[in-house]
Amino acid sequence: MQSPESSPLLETRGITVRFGGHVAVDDVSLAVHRGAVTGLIGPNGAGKTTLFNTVTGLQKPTSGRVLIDGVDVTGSAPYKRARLGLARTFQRLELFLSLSVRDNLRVAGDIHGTGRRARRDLEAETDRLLELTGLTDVAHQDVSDIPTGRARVVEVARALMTDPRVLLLDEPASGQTEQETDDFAELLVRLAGEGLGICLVEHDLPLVMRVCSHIHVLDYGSLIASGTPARIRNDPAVIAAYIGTEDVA
Ligand SMILES: Nc1ncnc2c1ncn2[C@@H]1O[C@H](COP(=O)(O)OP(=O)(O)OP(=O)(O)O)[C@@H](O)[C@H]1O
Repeated sequence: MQSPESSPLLETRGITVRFGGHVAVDDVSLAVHRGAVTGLIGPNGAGKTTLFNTVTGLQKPTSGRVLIDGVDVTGSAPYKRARLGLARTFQRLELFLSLSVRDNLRVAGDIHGTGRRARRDLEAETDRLLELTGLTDVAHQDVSDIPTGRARVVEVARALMTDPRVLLLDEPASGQTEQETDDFAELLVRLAGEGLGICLVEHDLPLVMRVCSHIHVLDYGSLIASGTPARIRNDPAVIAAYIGTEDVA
């Protein structure tokens, strides 16, 4: 039996999602543990975003269960899952473009912390997260005026304002420069080091291989492999379905 320390922060058990006759996610069971970055990769249309939507409550599964820290949330509204410590970012940025970077974070803190967190704590937490995520220099710029790569980090920082235990990231490195991705990799490792459980959907395979301790691979809705980066990199089924001859070392 697993000790409580090793029980997953997030688990899907046999999740299937059908759209009409199309099976977008097919009997997928996976786990995200605290203090680690878990990768979820696969070709376009493999079902990654649909699975994220199911975990956050935006998409009802046809069958299967979602558990957050052992609590079955399959029928729960998204806000209840957020209260249990679940946060996410979106593939298409969902930021307030005409607000400053700082205000984007504060809005999230306001919504999440209503009645529970004193205003000065909110200000201090905003400053702490701006610093942690390397956004202090653009804190007062409107999001529409900063590069896409850094706006992706704003989404992560904003998600962190809700004080999550599990963070789902949907293609967070898309649009980032090489330097921004390097910085981002360090940030992810640091956040995991602080105890957060992170699930990373990302097409930048070198980034995934660098930061993830465990990777799940989806293809046509089904999990075709799960394991360490070394195992995934050399898995014939994964190479055939996704990696191909690409150098992902
Ligand atoms: N609302 C929907 N109605 C019908 N089909 C859908 C719907 N959402 C997704 N699909 C289909 O489900 C499959 C999985 O899509 P999904 O967006 O989850 O894949 P993905 O792995 O996130 O792809 P990408 O890497 O391109 O973001 C695709 O075939 C897609 O066309």
